[in-house]
Amino acid sequence: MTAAYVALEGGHVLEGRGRASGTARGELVFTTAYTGYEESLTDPSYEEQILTFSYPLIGNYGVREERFESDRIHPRAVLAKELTDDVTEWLESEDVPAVDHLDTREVVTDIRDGGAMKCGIAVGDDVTEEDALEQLEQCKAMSDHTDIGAQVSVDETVVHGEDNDGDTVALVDCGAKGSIIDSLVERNATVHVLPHDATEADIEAVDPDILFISNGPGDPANYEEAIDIVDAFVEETPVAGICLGQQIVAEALGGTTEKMTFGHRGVNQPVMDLESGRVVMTTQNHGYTVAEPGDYLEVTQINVNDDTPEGLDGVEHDIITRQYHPEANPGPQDTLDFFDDVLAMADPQNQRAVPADD
Ligand SMILES: NC(=O)CC[C@H](N)C(=O)O
Repeated sequence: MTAAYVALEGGHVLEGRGRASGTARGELVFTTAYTGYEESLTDPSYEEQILTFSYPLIGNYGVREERFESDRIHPRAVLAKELTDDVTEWLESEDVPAVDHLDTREVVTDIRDGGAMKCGIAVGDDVTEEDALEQLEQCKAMSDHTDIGAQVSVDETVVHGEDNDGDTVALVDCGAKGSIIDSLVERNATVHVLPHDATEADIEAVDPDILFISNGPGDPANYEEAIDIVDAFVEETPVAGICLGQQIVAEALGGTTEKMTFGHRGVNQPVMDLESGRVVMTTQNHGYTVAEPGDYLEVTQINVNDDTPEGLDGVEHDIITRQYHPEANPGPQDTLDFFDDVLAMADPQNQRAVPADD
C-alpha cells in the first residue's frame, strides 16, 4: 500500500491510503455534495485548495468529459473516505495527489472547528510524515495568493456564440465555470470572455450590453483590475456577477467582503428570496462573503442557515448578482432563471440608468 500523510495546520498528521502519488499544499476545505464530483474537481474556484469530500463514496458513476467545467482539475489534492478506480485514474493522469480510507468525519469536524486551514500532503512509496509537514510549512494563506486570477483566466479574449443575434456579454474571466458561458449562449447571447485583468479599452472594444463578472478562486480583494472595471462601467452598463463576481461588485460599490470560518460548499444550501419568501436549493462553493453591501446595493436573497447575502440588486444601477451558482452544474436547476433576469437588463425598457446627454 502506498503511504499517505495529511498534515493539518497545527501539526496534527493523519494517515490514509495513497491513491494518486505526489506532494501538495493548499487550503483545506470540504464539500457536502453527494453528486457532481466531476463538476467540483474542474471548478476553477478550487484552485490552491485541497478538497475533502464528506460524502463517503466518490467516483461511483464514472468520469465523463462532457460534465467538466474547465479543461483541468483545480484542487491541489483530494481527500475522501473511498475513491473509485475511475476517479483515481483521472486524478493520477493529471498528477493530483489523492488519499482515501480517511475518517472524513474527523477531517470535516476539524475544519468546522478550526476553519478552512493550511494543509500539506505527501503520497508515495517512500514518503514520510515529515514530507507532509514540510508541505504544510510552505503553504500560503489564501489571501496571499495575490495573482491567483492569472492562474485560471484566459490570456486573450475568446468569443462564444458568435452566430447568435441576441445580447452581447463581456464576461470578465476570473476562473469562469464553462456552464456559465453555456447558460448565456443557450439564451442567444454572444459572450466575449475577457482576461481577469481586462482594461477599460478592452471592454469598450466589446461594447457590451451586459458586463458579467465570473466566479473564481481566492480573495476578492485581490482582483483589483476587475473591481476597477465594475466601477468604471456601472453607470452606463448593466452589471451581473456570480460568486466571486458578487463579491467583486460589492467591493467596487463601497461594500466590504470577509472570510467565513469554513464557507459553503455543497449542493443543498437553502436560499430565501426576501421579496417572495420562496426558498430554493442551491449549489455553492465559496469561502468569502459580502459583509456589508454598502449604500448602492441591497440584499435581495439570504442563506437560510446563516443569513449571509446570496443575492444583491443595485439601488440606483442595473445590477444583479448571486453568491450561489445559478448555472446549476451539477444542479439543482431551481435558479436558472437568473440568466433570463440578467439578459433582461439589456432591454432598454428595463433599464434604470438615465442615458447621458450627447
Ligand atoms: N466560487 C467562487 O467564485 C468563489 C469565490 C471566492 N473565491 C470565495 O471563496 O468566496
